Amino acid sequence: MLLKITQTAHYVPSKVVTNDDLSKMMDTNDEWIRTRTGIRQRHVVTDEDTTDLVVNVANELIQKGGISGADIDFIIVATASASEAVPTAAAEVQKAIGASKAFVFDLNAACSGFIYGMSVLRGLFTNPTYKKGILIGAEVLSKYTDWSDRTTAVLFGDGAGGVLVEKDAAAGNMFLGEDLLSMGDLGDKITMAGTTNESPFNDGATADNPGKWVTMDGRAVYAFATRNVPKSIERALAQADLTLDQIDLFVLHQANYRIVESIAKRLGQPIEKFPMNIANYGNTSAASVPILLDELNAAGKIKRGDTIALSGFGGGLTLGTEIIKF
Ligand SMILES: O=C(O)C1CCN(c2ccc(-c3cc(CO)ccc3Cl)cn2)CC1
Repeated sequence: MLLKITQTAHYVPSKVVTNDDLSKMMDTNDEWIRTRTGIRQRHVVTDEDTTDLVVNVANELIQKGGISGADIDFIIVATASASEAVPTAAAEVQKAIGASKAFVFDLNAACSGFIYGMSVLRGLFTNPTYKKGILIGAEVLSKYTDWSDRTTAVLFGDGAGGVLVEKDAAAGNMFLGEDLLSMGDLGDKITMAGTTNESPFNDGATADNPGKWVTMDGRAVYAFATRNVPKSIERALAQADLTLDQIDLFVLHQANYRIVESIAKRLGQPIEKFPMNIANYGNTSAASVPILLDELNAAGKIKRGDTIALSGFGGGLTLGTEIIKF
């Protein structure tokens, strides 16, 4: 379909928390965090929440695009940490940017949310009515982090990134191949934001939902990612009838630098094709791919016509790859 990512943008809260800052809060240190994860610092909200991050990205996208909110046909926000369930983050953005004709919704596929959102966006554009859509990945994981648990508190960060996608008769096919996969039987390997079922009718029984704080079986998630991400990329390439060498850049979820190195090795591709920014942001879940995409775009490291593989993987457990023509 004749679509184009016409703008990219990202926003992170101003407060930076370094590994040394964390070493004063819990039994950890910079050397351990850096060597095991690649993370040096992360951005954490102070007086902002998810809606604020998303609105900043949306405003930048329409400003860069030279359009107004009233021009937008739909807004999708991929997040597992919205400010509230209702109204959705997407509805809050619609209000903030005056997207009066848009339909809007949030989508939760955890760390794969932006990738799943790209697939949904492509489907929406089959309707000839829709010409301009916004997709934003955003997380405030700091509010679901147990800041006394050194096994998880050092891993995550807050942030948002997004794209403005528009129909363009002069563009070529943007979506070349896709592979989406979920393994719900492994869902308990990453949990977050559990709720209780308190009501006058539950005779005190409480649902056995997970707790509020992020939990992760790192070994299991690590194994899931190393085993399945390369295969997902290869399935998406087969659908696109492309080879690995025809991919200019692999823009992968920034969960752990060793994971990205392992995926590059399994694919037999040079690490130079796997840009990473986890050092600066930590793992921002659904925001990590669009933040990296915007940084690469802003730095001129992605050119019009480049073939890019986007992959997200994590909570659910979920996994997804989109092969796009930028
Ligand atoms: O080396 C160590 O001891 C630890 C071992 C455990 N680690 C992990 C494990 C898993 C993840 C991870 C998380 C998500 C969720 O976005 C998705 C994908 C992955 Cl691979 C990140 N770090 C950190 C260093």
